[in-house]
Amino acid sequence: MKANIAILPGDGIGPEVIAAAVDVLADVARRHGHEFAFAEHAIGGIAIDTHGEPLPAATLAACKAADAVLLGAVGGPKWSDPKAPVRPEQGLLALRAGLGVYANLRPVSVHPRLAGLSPLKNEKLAGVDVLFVRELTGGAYFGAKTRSADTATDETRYTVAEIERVARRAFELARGRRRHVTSVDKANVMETSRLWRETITRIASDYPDVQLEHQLVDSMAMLLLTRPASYDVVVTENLFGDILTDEAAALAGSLGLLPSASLGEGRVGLYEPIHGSAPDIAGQGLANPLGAILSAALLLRHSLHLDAEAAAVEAAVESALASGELTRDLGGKAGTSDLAGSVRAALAAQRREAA
Ligand SMILES: NC(=O)c1ccc[n+]([C@@H]2O[C@H](COP(=O)([O-])OP(=O)(O)OC[C@H]3O[C@@H](n4cnc5c(N)ncnc54)[C@H](O)[C@@H]3O)[C@@H](O)[C@H]2O)c1
Ligand SMILES: CC(C)[C@H](C(=O)O)[C@@H](O)C(=O)O
Ligand SMILES: [Mg+2]
Repeated sequence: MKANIAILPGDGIGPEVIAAAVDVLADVARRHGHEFAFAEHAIGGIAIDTHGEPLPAATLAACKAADAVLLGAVGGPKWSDPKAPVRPEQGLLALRAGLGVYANLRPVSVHPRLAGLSPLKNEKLAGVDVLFVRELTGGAYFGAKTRSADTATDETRYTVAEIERVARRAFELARGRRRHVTSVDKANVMETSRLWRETITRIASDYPDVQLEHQLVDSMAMLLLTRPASYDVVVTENLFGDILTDEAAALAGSLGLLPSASLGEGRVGLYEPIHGSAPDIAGQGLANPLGAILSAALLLRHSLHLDAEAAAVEAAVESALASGELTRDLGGKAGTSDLAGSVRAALAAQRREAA
């Protein structure tokens, strides 16, 4: 098949991990007879420097016209002055809103070789396989903001329609898994959470084959560490989802491992690792590229509907984790290109075995 993939490397380690993921996609295209065209566009801090804004109109237009978007990370100390008139992160939020990708899928599982990296005891990690469905285009991230000399506000706003569509996504996804949804809110305090709970409960009646439970976000933060294996699909609002998924990265062993897919009703999906620009290791070739490579696998599956190719990339990552040299965050000494190289070698070996 032919596909146009918009590539948004962004800042810090973004370009390093995205280069690795593009190499993997190019390998997949070559081996499976596809034509993928990659076109790079500016976003984030680098776009502020070169275009004066974090999401240039040309970048958004190119993303809307593409078949899928692969993004690295945005932000960094250079653009983090609290008084800065414009911030890299605004570019990412505007892209998510502009593409209408309201459902952010963040799968978390634990590779046996990495279980020792987690601060949790090994026995807690057996069978961990959680799919977070984070609402991505509403809530406090997008509500009105005000600021005066001594007061600041961020409005948290949700409509029934916004909650319904992400709830349906979560229930549909649960049908392809263990048919269990945990909805996370703060309904004992927040009005938006009461609307959330009411709406999720109503939508659940259309999915009688899926079991629903509600959990308050504070206790969920604790339960994720005490019984992580008991969760299947976890659906939650934008801000809670941001926080809980970084927490969940500690189960997997490193933030650098986790991918995401952001989907809406529109044609174009956005794929990005959940980690940031990691200024502390940027430019040193030390970043773990697996979150970006696994995001490319999600792109193959959800946007290009190339299930076999997506599974091939995921299997190659498994092999690299099982037997390859690992990056520092995974307890090894390898660099970004060594680990990416092990994934590519494993992909090549699969093809030789199949032949
Ligand atoms: N999607 C995004 O673009 C995104 C996501 C999160 C944070 N950010 C931005 O990134 C900047 C830095 O934020 P932060 O330091 O809080 O979070 P971060 O995710 O960049 O880094 C947190 C820690 O995890 C490590 N880490 C992250 N990714 C890694 C990888 N692939 N390999 C190895 N180690 C990795 C970092 O070295 C750091 O110690 C901020 O400007 C923030 O806004 C962007
Ligand atoms: C950079 C930031 C805006 C972003 C978010 O909070 O959504 C990041 O933390 C993420 O998890 O993708
Ligand atoms: Mg985050």
